[in-house]
Amino acid sequence: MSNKTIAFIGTGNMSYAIIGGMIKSGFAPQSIIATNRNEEKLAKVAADFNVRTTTNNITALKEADVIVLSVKPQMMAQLCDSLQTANVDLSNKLFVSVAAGITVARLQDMLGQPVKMVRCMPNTPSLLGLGVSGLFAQEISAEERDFVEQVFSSTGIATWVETEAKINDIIAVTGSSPAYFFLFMEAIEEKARTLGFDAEQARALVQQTALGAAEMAASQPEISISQLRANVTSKGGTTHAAVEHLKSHNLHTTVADAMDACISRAQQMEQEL
Ligand SMILES: NC(=O)C1=CN([C@@H]2O[C@H](COP(=O)(O)OP(=O)(O)OC[C@H]3O[C@@H](n4cnc5c(N)ncnc54)[C@H](OP(=O)(O)O)[C@@H]3O)[C@@H](O)[C@H]2O)C=CC1
Ligand SMILES: O=C(O)[C@@H]1CCC=N1
Repeated sequence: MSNKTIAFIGTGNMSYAIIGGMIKSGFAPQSIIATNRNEEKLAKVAADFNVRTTTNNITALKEADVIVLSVKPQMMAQLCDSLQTANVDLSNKLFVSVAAGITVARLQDMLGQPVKMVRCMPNTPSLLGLGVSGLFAQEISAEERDFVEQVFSSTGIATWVETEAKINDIIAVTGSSPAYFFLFMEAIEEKARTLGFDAEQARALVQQTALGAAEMAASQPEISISQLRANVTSKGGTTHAAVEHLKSHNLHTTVADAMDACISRAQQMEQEL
């Protein structure tokens, strides 16, 4: 494991998940600094993962070799401004931004100098070591690339993309998509409730089925996902009735359109922020 120190500036949902995945896979807690403006959020991160915490972003900035910018996109300019005015030499630091919709050029503009920058698009299952992270960088050393890859592959799968524009595609495919699956689970859970299952039963039934379906796919990569679906679908049977209903309501097109909406929003944010 590298002896670099990594700081997460703005440790909310996403950075909490990344730190959790890192700790689970064996990163030393003392090599990780988490910041937040909210003491209570930091107390939870410290209690859960035993990492170092501070409400002072500049202390973390000074100490860390790698700085993960993890505030909401709309708060990034204000954060970068405060880092820039701290008068710390940023030239030897490696920055990683997990924010959607802010380009490397814009981040450098916000920081007021051409720092070394990696764009990363992770997702929240990183907490369990089941995350996916898309990575993009230019002009960083092989050692820096290796370190970033080590961090994000410790939380699941990490994959480099060739162009920065591909990060927006990664948002649609993996960054935002846990929410699509949760939405589908919510819909099944809600219907189970209307069928008379109590809240606990409805939750248990839907989550076990989702877990089982994902595990079926993961444990049998030689079987296509559509074949796994076909294996549940008896000709003229119950599943067929349900699946045909979903297809006749354009499920595939709806999902594809939703993913396009996700990409368009990222592109729009690049113009706005
Ligand atoms: N959530 C997700 O699934 C994913 C998120 N991302 C990206 O990750 C980033 C963070 O998202 P998420 O974790 O969901 O957001 P959160 O709001 O949960 O986390 C950001 C945290 O940073 C705190 N904060 C804001 N400004 C500062 C500051 N100047 N100094 C210290 N702390 C600060 C916020 O405080 P407060 O609570 O007071 O606002 C908040 O607790 C976003 O840019 C998003 O695009 C990327 C992939 C997936
Ligand atoms: O919704 C968002 O904008 C962030 C980026 C990907 C997941 N959450």
